[in-house]
Amino acid sequence: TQSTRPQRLLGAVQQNATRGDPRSVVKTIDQFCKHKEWAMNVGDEKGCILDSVVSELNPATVLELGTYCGYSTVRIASLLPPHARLITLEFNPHFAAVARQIIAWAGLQDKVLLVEGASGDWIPKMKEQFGVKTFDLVFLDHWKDRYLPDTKLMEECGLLRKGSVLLADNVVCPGTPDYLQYVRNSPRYNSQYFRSHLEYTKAEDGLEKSVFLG
Ligand SMILES: C[C@H](C[C@H]1O[C@@H](n2cnc3c(N)ncnc32)[C@H](O)[C@@H]1O)NC(=O)c1cc(-c2ccc(F)cc2)cc(O)c1O
Ligand SMILES: [Mg+2]
Repeated sequence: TQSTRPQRLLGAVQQNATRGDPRSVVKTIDQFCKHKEWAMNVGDEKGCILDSVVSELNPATVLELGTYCGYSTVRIASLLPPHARLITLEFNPHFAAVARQIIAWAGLQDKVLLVEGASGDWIPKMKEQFGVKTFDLVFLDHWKDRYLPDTKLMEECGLLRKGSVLLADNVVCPGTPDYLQYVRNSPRYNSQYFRSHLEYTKAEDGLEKSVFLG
C-alpha cells in the first residue's frame, strides 16, 4: 500500500535521528522537509522564535493545539523543566499515531500527553480529566478558524491566568484574521507579532505572542 507523507517523515526520523536526542529528531525533520517533501511543521525559523518564548517563560503546563507529526511538540518538550507537562491535542488518528512514535523516538513521552480528539471537545474537560488548573503557555497551530473560538473557550473555562501566554502559528499564512483582530484589540491581551516566513519557504508568515492580562 502507498505510504503517507507522515509515514515517510517518521521513516526518515527512524533511519537518521538518534534515539533520545530531540535536536537530532528536529534536524532530521527539517532536512526531510527542505530536501524531500514540504510538510506543515512550524519549521526551524519560526521554531527558533518558539524556542525563545518557551525558554524565557519556563512553563510548568503547556497546551498545544494541533500536534500533526509532533515536530513542535518535540521542540517545546525538549526545553521543559523536569516536572513540567505538555498536553497536545490532535484529532486525526493517523497523524496522532505518527506523532506518538516521533515523540517516543525523541525520548520525550514522559513529558508529553498526546490526546486524540478535537480541541472544542477537550478544552472544557481539561480540569476534570487531567487535573489542569491553568496553562502557562498555549501554542495554537490547528485549524486556523478554530484559534478564536478556542481562545474564547479557554477564557470561559478559566484555563488562562494573568500572565498566560498564547503563541499562535500561521497568523499571516494561511492567516487567522479574526483571531488577530481579537487579541490585538482586546484590552485583556498584550499582543506582539514576530515576523518570519512560512516553514521551508520565502513566503511571509509569523507568530503572534499574546499575554493574557486577566
Ligand atoms: C491544522 C494543521 C495542523 C494539525 O491540526 C490538526 N487539527 C485541526 N483542527 C484541530 C482541532 N480542532 N483539534 C485538534 N487538532 C486539530 C490537524 O489534524 C493537523 O494535524 N495545520 C495546518 O493546516 C497548517 C497549514 C499550513 C499551510 C500553509 C500554506 C499552504 F499553502 C498550505 C498549508 C501551514 C501550517 O503551519 C499549518 O499549521
Ligand atoms: Mg502551523
